[in-house]
Amino acid sequence: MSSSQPLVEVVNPCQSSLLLMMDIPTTQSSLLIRTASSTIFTSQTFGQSNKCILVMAPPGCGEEGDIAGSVTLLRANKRICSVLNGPDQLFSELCTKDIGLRRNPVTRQGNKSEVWTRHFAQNWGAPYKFGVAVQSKSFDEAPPAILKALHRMLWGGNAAASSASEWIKNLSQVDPVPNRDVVFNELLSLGYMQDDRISYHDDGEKQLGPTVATLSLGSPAVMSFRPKRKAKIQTTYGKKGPKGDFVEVLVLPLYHGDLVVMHGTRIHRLYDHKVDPHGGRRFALTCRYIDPSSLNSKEEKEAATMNGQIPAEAFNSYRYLGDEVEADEPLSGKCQNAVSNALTRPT
Ligand SMILES: O=C(O)CCC(=O)C(=O)O
Ligand SMILES: [Fe+2]
Repeated sequence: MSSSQPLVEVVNPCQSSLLLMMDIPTTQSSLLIRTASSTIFTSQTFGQSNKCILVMAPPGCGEEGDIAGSVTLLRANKRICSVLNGPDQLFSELCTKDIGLRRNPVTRQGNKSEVWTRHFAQNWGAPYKFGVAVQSKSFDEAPPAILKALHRMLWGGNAAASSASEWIKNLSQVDPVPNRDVVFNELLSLGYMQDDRISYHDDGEKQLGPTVATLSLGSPAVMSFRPKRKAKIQTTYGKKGPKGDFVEVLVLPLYHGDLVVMHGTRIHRLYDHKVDPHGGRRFALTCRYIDPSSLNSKEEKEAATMNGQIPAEAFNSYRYLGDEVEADEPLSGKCQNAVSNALTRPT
């Protein structure tokens, strides 16, 4: 494991009211991340992936070092994408298999004309019934692509949570999310067609664990975070947009194979996020932990426990040890071509 010097160690949260443009070089291409001056970050290289840890520290929410949580971007490169069971293969599998993705009625309307979700969904593992009700199947019934992605996110969730905790220790006396093993029992698969998106929302239901990991597959996208109105964040940058909402404080480009890990429930109490894909097809696979004991009925508790169990054979076949490990056999030419045709990725 190697790590480079952080490009920026700490940016004083109250220093400036402007959004800063930070250019973080990666192995693949330059990654432009826009952050408010209240977001502090470090960038490291771990094995084959470039890891960038962004820590949300809302100014005015307490003492210096008052930290909402972290957002870690594990940036993939072509080598990571092309290995056996890697993002190229997962994308190809999801494009060619019917995994039951469909649009669902919107229950919490951000926009009155939005009656059906602007993305297709299918849930796996513990049923996910928050925000939009999504049809769900157990992990036992999940196709290999879903189980492979789940194992990739188990690795990513643990790698991100432990390195974020390590880094936060240097910044603050109080770690908002003490480090412990990250486990997931739910995976939401979303499919986006051209012009689809997911509007501002949080993943902060009280039944959820503190770590949420998303694997991006396919077209590039932009993920944005903005403070919630009700969070009453005293911001020096707290400009309101035309509709009276706060403007974004963190804007991340996401590419095929990237993993984003949000760590800390306070992130969701203080900020909303949205994702706007750019281009053709995209899948986002998001893992969470739903605490069965926090659910209301006996049936719900049982369903979460039973359906959320990861099949033992999947551990043997698909366990992912991370990008530190030398890349496995690359994909066959045919599979590789199908993926390249569908993707727009930086060179
Ligand atoms: O599309 C994405 O990358 C994120 C999806 C998301 O925010 C969610 O499923 O809650
Ligand atoms: Fe989300």
